Amino acid sequence: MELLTAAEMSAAERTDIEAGRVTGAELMARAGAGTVDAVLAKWPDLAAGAHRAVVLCGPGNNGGDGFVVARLLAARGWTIDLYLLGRADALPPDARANHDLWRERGEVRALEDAAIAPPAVDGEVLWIDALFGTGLSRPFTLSAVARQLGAAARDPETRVVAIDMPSGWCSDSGRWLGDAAPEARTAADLTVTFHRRKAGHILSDGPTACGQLARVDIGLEAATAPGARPARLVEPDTLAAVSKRPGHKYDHGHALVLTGGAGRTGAARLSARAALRIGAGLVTLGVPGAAQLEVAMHETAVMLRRVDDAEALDTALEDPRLNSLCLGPGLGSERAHALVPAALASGRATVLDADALTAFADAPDRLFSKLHARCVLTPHMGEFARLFPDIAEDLKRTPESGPAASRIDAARAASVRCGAVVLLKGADTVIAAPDGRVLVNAAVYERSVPWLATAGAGDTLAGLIAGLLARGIAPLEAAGTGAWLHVECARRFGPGLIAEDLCGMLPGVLRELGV
Ligand SMILES: NC(=O)C1=CN([C@@H]2O[C@H](COP(=O)(O)OP(=O)(O)OC[C@H]3O[C@@H](n4cnc5c(N)ncnc54)[C@H](OP(=O)(O)O)[C@@H]3O)[C@@H](O)[C@H]2O)[C@@H](O)CC1
Ligand SMILES: Nc1ncnc2c1ncn2[C@@H]1O[C@H](COP(=O)(O)OP(=O)(O)O)[C@@H](O)[C@H]1O
Ligand SMILES: [K+]
Repeated sequence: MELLTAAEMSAAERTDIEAGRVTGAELMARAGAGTVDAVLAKWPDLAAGAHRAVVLCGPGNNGGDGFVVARLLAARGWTIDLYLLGRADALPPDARANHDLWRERGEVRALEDAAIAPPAVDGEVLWIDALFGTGLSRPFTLSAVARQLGAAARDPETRVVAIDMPSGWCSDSGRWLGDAAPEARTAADLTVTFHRRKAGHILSDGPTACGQLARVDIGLEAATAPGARPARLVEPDTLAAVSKRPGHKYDHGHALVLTGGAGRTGAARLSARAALRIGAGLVTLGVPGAAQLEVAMHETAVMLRRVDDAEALDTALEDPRLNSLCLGPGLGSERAHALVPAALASGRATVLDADALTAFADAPDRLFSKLHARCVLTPHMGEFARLFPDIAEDLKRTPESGPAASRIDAARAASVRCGAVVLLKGADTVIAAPDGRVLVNAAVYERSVPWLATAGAGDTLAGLIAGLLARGIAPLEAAGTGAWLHVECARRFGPGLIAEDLCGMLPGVLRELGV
């Protein structure tokens, strides 16, 4: 499913409204009703009886959704305290209409930047944050209100629902606009969004701010504007086909993983095993002479070949059956300088990770000029910043206006610049191809696996991708599928995971996929 930006979401809305399929008022009514349904689904105890809510409405359509929710909860007998930021006569038309409907039954108080303490707040209260959604254009300045919502969300006794996005968080990037301290930022227990998830629900700090995410269909047909190319989540039904066709081992490709010197071969061995597990027909470790014994003592199914230098690599690559390469894990800077150019000159599908990236930090263009469309770069943020310092800077700088630069923007810009697939690692792994396609592998919410942040996990990922490339899967799909399987392996093992455990989980994950 697509992961939209605010602009892509409003394009989807515009497309359907202009085609006469729906009106803005209908969308707002469905968004409000869907929010109430999601609240009652999460907290069934609120379904019966009369409860209390404080509804904070903003100056745009997010506020309009808030008026709908207030009306529906009041109709269930709830006591509502409703605050509006800004003037009712400045509300956009649909929000204004729902304001007027609300005014037929309830009060509207002016929202100021002071802690909110109306009489209703003495008892248990549901907070509804309908201040800003996709239209956030500048930092949230009501710091007392932000603090109060953040504290309420962190308090296990108090429930906070954000409509579309906790206010102040950028829905394109998952970043807070401005430089408020963490305790002066809003948060929610439940965030209810409409039509499609927004990128900011998945990226960066978005998931922590949102709490839990519910998505409500509001009857929009258009995924986004015709011709647009939004990011897509990697999901089971979009994985590359990993079942093996009947055939010879050479029909499933042969991956060559280059190791570092003696005492530094562990990382590449993790990669090699992952490539073999994901079904490459053969996997060979390319080892310098001094490390041959070490590698031979550890590996059985993975083969070994002496590769001391670029010349030896060229000779190895005379075998056309070697169709995928993996360089970087434990490789060392010297070997990276020698071997990466030779590997790239061969035109083989190639994964570059770790040292194969860092070795070119002084002159990234020297690397970029050699890359081709079958390369996949797998940097973590530190490695990314060494190769693309200006792009990384956009992510580090405090955003003063919305939408803020996102990790999707960063990976996309990097991929276009270097001409290869770029996989930017993290709980929100973003994978971009030079043609603008972007996949996001989300290890957040129910797929959260913090224990995957362990030494060697990245080496295993590089190997999974190299194995999928050996099997003939295209670079973007190989990277997306590898990243998804990697997280599933970690989920299956659970806490206590170390990198060696990942590959052993793969057979079970594949079985569950029906492979
Ligand atoms: N698209 C759809 O299909 C559907 C959308 N729906 C709902 O609409 C929401 C989007 O509505 P929206 O576009 O009106 O934007 P919204 O988030 O209400 O804010 C804009 C207002 O806030 C203002 N403003 C911004 N930042 C500010 C700040 N820091 N401090 C103060 N003011 C600030 C900004 O001012 P301006 O930048 O224009 O000066 C403008 O007045 C979306 O999240 C969803 O809930 C649903 O009904 C279902 C269908
Ligand atoms: N919090 C997290 N949740 C899920 N996955 C994570 C998290 N932190 C890191 N990862 C994943 O773990 C791997 C770490 O890779 P990397 O930083 O290269 O480590 P190493 O070089 O030690 O193998 C990446 O695939 C990354 O996406
Ligand atoms: K909101």
